[in-house]
Amino acid sequence: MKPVLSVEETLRLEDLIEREGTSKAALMEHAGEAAAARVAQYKPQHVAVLVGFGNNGGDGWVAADILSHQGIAVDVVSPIEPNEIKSPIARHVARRTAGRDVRVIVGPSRDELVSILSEADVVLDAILGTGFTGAVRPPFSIWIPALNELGLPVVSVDVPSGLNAETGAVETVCVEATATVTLLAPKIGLYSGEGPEYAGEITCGQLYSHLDEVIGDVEHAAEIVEPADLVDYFPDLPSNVNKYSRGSVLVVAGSATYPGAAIMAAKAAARAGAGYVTVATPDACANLIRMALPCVPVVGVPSDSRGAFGAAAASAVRELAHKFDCVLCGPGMTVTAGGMQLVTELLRTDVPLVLDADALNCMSRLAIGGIEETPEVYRREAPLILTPHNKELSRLVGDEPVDDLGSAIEAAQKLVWAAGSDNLVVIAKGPSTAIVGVEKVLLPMSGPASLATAGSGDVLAGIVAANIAVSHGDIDCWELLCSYAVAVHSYAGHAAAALMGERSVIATDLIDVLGEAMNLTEREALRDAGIELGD
Ligand SMILES: NC(=O)C1=CN([C@@H]2O[C@H](COP(=O)(O)OP(=O)(O)OC[C@H]3O[C@@H](n4cnc5c(N)ncnc54)[C@H](O)[C@@H]3O)[C@@H](O)[C@H]2O)[C@@H](O)CC1
Ligand SMILES: Nc1ncnc2c1ncn2[C@@H]1O[C@H](COP(=O)(O)OP(=O)(O)O)[C@@H](O)[C@H]1O
Ligand SMILES: [K+]
Repeated sequence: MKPVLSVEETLRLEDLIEREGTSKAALMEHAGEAAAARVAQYKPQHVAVLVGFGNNGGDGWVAADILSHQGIAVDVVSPIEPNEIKSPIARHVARRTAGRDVRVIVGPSRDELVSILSEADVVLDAILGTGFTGAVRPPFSIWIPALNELGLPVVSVDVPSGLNAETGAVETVCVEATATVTLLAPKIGLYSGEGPEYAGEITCGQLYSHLDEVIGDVEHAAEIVEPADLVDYFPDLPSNVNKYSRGSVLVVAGSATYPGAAIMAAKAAARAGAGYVTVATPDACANLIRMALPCVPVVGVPSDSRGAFGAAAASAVRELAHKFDCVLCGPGMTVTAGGMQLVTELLRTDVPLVLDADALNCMSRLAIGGIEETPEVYRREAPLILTPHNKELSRLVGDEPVDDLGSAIEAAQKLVWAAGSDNLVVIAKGPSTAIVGVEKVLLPMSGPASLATAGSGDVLAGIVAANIAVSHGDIDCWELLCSYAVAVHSYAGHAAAALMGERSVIATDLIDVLGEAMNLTEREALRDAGIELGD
C-alpha cells in the first residue's frame, strides 16, 4: 500500500526529512530531476516550462536546467524576473537556470505565450502546487486555458496547476495534464473531486532515499491499494467443497416497487463465488423474484400494505439469518417501519452483515442526529460492512454534507471511530471509493464512469457479501477484503465497457462479466507481486 498525504501531512513530512539532514533545497533539486525524467520519456526536442511564483516553480526551474543539459531546447515562461521570486530556494535555482542555456520569457501576452507553447513538443507545468488555494488569479487564469486549448502533452509537477491538492476541487480553471509527477507521496486531492479527471497518469517522484524510514512518523490521509496487496484475498475454491461449505449468503432485499435490486444483488453474490444464495423478500414480490432467479431459493416474509417488509418480517428473517455465513440487507427494500425493525434485528444478530442502500437509510432513522451519537446501535462482535454512497453516508451522520472524497472519509471515520471496532468497515462509494476502518483508510482501484448506472451498487453489495461468506471469517484485514471486492467491481466495469461500449453498460452486464473481472483482478495482483503466471 502506498501512503496518500494531505497538504498538512506533506509539510510535516518535509520538516521531518529536513530534521533528518536533507534540506528543502535538496528536495527541490530531486523534484526537478523527477520532473525532468518524466518529460524526457516523451523524447522531446523542444520543451516549454511554465513556472509560478513559489516552490512549485522552483522545481520547474531545476527541471528546465536538467533538460537543457540533455541538448533539449528549453523555454522557461515566468510571470516575474528570477530576482523577484520571494522564496529563497526557488529564487536561487531560477537565477542559476536563467544564467544557463535556456530561453527565459517573462510576463508574455496571451498571443506570445501561445506562440511559444506551439513550438514545444511537451510542456512542463510548474505553475502552482500545494501552496495554491482559491480561484486561479492572473496571469495564470490566462495561461492555463491557453495551454489547455493547444492539446499538447503536459506533465504537471506535484499536482495539475489549479487543482486544490487537498480537496481535488477546481474552482475556475485547471491544467489538463497528460501526466502528473507528484512529489514524495501522492496528494489526496489527486484522487478526490476533479483530481482524477485532470491529473492524467500519476507517478511519484522519489525525492528521498530513506522515505520508508520516516513516512510512518506522519499520519496518512489514506493509502492506495496496490494490486499485489490483494493476493491473500482471492476467494478459495478447494476441490472438496460443497455448495454450503463454499460460502452462503442471505440477501434480505426487494419490495413490490424494487424487486430488481434484490435480483441483481443475489445474482452478483452467486456469480462472485457464494455457493448458496437465498433471498428473503416481502411476499408481495417473492414470486416475481423466483421466476427471475431459478438457481436461488426465495423465501417470502410478511409484507406491509405497500409490498415492503412488514412488521412480522424481522422475526422471520432472524430465524433464517444465523444459518448463513453472511447476510446482505438493503437493496430495493424502501424505508418503512418494518424495514427499520428488520435492520435493528439484524444488527443484533451474531452474523457477518453487509448493509447497503435502504438498510442504511433505515439505520439513519434509528437515531436522532448522527448515528455515531449512539454507536451502541451498530457496535457488534461480528463484522459489519456499510456500503453508502455520498447521500446515504450524509444521512448516517445527521445530514452533514458529504460531497467529495475528503468529506466522505471524514464522515465514515466518525462512524467507525464512534464504534471503535476492528470489524466495522465503511465502503464510501463514489467516482473514487474509500474503504474506511478504525486504523486504515484505503483507496482501492477505481472503476470507469460506466459504473455510474442504476443498480451498480447492488452488484457491488453482492460481491462484498459473497467474499465475506467465502472467507469464513479467516481474514486479517477486512479493509483489504473489501478492496478486493471493489477492485472486482471496477474490473467488471472495464470488462463490460469493452463488451458493450462504455456508454451502454447496465448493471446486469456487470454481473455477467464477474468471472472475467475476478480473473483480471487476480492476474494483475499476481503480476504485481512478481508471481509467475501459467499460460
Ligand atoms: N516545501 C518543500 O520542502 C518542497 C516543496 N516542493 C514544491 O513546492 C510546492 C509548494 O510550494 P509553495 O508552498 O511555495 O507553493 P506553490 O508554489 O504551490 O504556490 C504558491 C505560490 O502560488 C501563488 N498562489 C497561491 N494561490 C494562488 C491563486 N489562487 N492564484 C494565483 N497564484 C496563487 C502564491 O502567490 C505563491 O507564490 C510543492 O507543490 C512542490 O512542488 C518541492 O520543491 C519539494 C520540496
Ligand atoms: N463516475 C464514476 N466512476 C467510477 N465509479 C463510479 C462512478 N460513479 C459511481 N461509481 C461506482 O458505481 C457504484 C454506484 O453505486 P450506487 O450509487 O449505490 O448505485 P445504485 O444505488 O444505483 O446501485 C459505486 O460502486 C460507485 O463507486
Ligand atoms: K503544478
